[in-house]
Amino acid sequence: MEPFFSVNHLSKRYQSQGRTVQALDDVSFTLARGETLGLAGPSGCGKSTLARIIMRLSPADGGEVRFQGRNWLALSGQDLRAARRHVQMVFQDTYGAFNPRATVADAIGEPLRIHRIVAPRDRQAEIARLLERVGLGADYAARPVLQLSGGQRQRVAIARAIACRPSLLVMDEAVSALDVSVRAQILELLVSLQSETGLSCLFVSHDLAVIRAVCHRVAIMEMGRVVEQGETDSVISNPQSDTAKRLIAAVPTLRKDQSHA
Ligand SMILES: Nc1ncnc2c1ncn2[C@@H]1O[C@H](COP(=O)(O)OP(=O)(O)OP(=O)(O)O)[C@@H](O)[C@H]1O
Repeated sequence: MEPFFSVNHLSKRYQSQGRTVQALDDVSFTLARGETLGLAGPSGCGKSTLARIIMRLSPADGGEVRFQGRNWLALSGQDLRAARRHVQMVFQDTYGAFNPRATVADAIGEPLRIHRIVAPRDRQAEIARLLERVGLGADYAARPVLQLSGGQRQRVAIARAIACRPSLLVMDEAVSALDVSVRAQILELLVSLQSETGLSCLFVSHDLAVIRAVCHRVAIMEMGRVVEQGETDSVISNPQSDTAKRLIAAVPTLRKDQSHA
């Protein structure tokens, strides 16, 4: 059976100042329904390029992305508009992701309106339900988004993403800017949302400790290529590539775990 989501032989080059950068080079992986796949690698390995192509924010040069049996990169017009709500993204920089004047209700209400998720008369109740679900409470609805803390804003970004009832969520360094305890709460929220809704998640991070907390499998990238992929625990306890070894060495808690393995 065809996987729920697959990236097949994806490539992308950038031309900049007379130089060619191969940002993605024959990248392939699959994602099952309800699964979380981590994409880990050092800065510049192509993680954000991959996330942007999947979100249809920039085109690929070659290869294919298949989503629920369809050629995702070939969708256009009305088909793309209708399908977009099924793939949502949460970015690292949620400060820039919101309209500066938006209240929390505006931010979460917008996708509900655009994609007609609920009838207009039910919108406020749905916003309240989503705010409760991400642990903020309905009284946050009237607050300006930009007056919230980083962790609260990231919860609003998640509420806005799940408002569309997506089947795939792309998180691009979405907890990297948060301090450790807030980060742990957001990761917990993600795991519980997944067990409730069967959401699949592509979780981009340079931090293998974060990846280990939420990802069933991990693909390790270096210079535009996937150099290793497998179950997260087995990659961390028995890394094969130099890139994976370096990423583990960068996280003290993982180094400690390894010496006990
Ligand atoms: N618009 C662009 N024009 C030229 N080169 C680019 C462009 N965007 C990215 N690149 C280059 O492509 C490569 C991959 O970049 P990308 O941002 O995808 O990596 P990344 O793994 O997300 O890095 P980081 O973790 O630092 O965000 C890098 O060498 C980068 O310099």
